[in-house]
Amino acid sequence: MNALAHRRFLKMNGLGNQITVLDLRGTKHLVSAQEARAIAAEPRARFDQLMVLHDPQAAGTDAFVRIYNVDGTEAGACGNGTRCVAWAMMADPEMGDPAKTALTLQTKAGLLPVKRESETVFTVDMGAPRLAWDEIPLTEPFADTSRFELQIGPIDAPILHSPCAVNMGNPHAVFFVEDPYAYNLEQIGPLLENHPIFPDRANIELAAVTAPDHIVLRVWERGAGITQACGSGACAALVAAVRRELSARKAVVSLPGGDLTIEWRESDGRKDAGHVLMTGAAAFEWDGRLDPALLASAA
Ligand SMILES: N[C@H](CCC[C@H](N)C(=O)O)C(=O)O
Repeated sequence: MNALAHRRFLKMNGLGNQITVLDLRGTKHLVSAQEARAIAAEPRARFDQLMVLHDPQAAGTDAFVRIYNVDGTEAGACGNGTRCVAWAMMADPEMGDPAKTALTLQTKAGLLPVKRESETVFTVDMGAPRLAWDEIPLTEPFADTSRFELQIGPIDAPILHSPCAVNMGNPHAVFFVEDPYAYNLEQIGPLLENHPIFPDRANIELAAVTAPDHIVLRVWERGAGITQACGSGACAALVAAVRRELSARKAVVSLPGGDLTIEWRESDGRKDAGHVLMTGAAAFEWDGRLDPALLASAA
């Protein structure tokens, strides 16, 4: 019997970004890509991202979290999923500790301090963005990743070009456009996600800065496709807009599923070194237990 059989899962969302939370603390089980895809095959457990809790590794942290996209690939960051995990660890009747109003999670990309703002709203310190070409990563040593050579479409009339690259624990390419909804993202998203310039593939953002404190955003997510919201993508878009001097350091980012407030703090006067704070909601939908029959198909 698969170790995950009959385990309880929480189905949640972060602004419509479909999140499933699985608590494997106290076990040594590591979810495989096949198991992640099998869990996504359960209609009630279907997710854009699966957030799996493991026992804490670093001192002072509350849990280590592994993040899986619906295609089974792992990611180092998921902003919306992090807020959902924080809700679960504070408010879920079976796994929550209502006395907690703050906690620190860890992913393979680093530490994520989370503060509870209200019953359903959380602020995550997503850490400092990584901006060097080999931190994104890119396969070419661009000195300035705020605008690098990448275009799609006819050479003399590209559909999109000159994005800004940002790593928020995961790779992002942000294209600034007039209207993010004027593009066939289903068609161009996968071409850009899998472009050879991105050795680890990339999340693709279409961003319009409509005011110094307002960005409209659509995202094609690496390993998940178009989602209703992308927290790390919203952080990447704000960082990119500041680097391009298009926005203030704090703005509302409006995604199809709702708004996030993103702030890129300065640090000791060094503009690029500060952490990025993301504030937004997390919503519980239902819980369930994993079906052994579906898991039996996974390795
Ligand atoms: N697809 C992303 C992970 C999830 C990001 C997004 N759902 C978020 O809220 O940050 C990646 O492979 O890097």
